[in-house]
Amino acid sequence: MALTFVTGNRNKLAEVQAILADVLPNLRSQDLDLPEYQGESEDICKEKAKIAAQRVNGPVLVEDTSLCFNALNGLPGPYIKWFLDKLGHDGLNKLLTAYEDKTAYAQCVFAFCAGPSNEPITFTGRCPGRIVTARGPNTFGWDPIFQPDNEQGQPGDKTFAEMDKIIKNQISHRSQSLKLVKDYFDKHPEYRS
Ligand SMILES: O=c1[nH]cnc2c1ncn2[C@@H]1O[C@H](COP(=O)(O)OP(=O)(O)O)[C@@H](O)[C@H]1O
Ligand SMILES: [Mg+2]
Repeated sequence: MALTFVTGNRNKLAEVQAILADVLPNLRSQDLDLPEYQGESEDICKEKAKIAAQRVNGPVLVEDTSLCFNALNGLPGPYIKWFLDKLGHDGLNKLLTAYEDKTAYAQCVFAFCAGPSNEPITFTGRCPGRIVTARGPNTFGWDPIFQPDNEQGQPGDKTFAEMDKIIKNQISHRSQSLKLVKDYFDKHPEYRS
């Protein structure tokens, strides 16, 4: 049975479709308003997947993204959506003014649930970097204030927002977790149709 990616976020959908195009060319999507539990991202995502599988009555993929500041022991983490909403890019930078350490990581968790009576499995990817004053187009979430590290683990020179989408999709938290998702569906072609 065909797999449904449940999301209401068009930017996420575009990246997921681009990255998974060769493995799941017919991935469909559905926008369901799912409750978000509190806690660790993996658990939040598993709960979302269970509920989504019940509502869709079939196999689903859901995703949850966190932005974790090391100086704040990982916060805002899964609550970044509301922090971004209320504080904006500038307010998020100000959260770190009391700390020298501006490093952060973006984390993306995908959860796959095969059906209403199955246990979800998760795939987690991370991208290390730092929080900077906003640069680049303001088209997707916190992209303008996150500057990923380069391959040598040194500060990069572009924020996600300044990067070509193709480059972002090669290194991002989402692409790291989707590599694991890809490996899984390579071995489970039954969800391809
Ligand atoms: O790759 C990204 N770059 C920048 N912002 C992102 C990225 N992925 C998710 N976000 C933002 O981070 C927050 C993550 O929250 P969540 O994963 O619950 O999103 P959703 O409910 O919009 O699907 C949202 O504000 C989302 O727009
Ligand atoms: Mg969330």
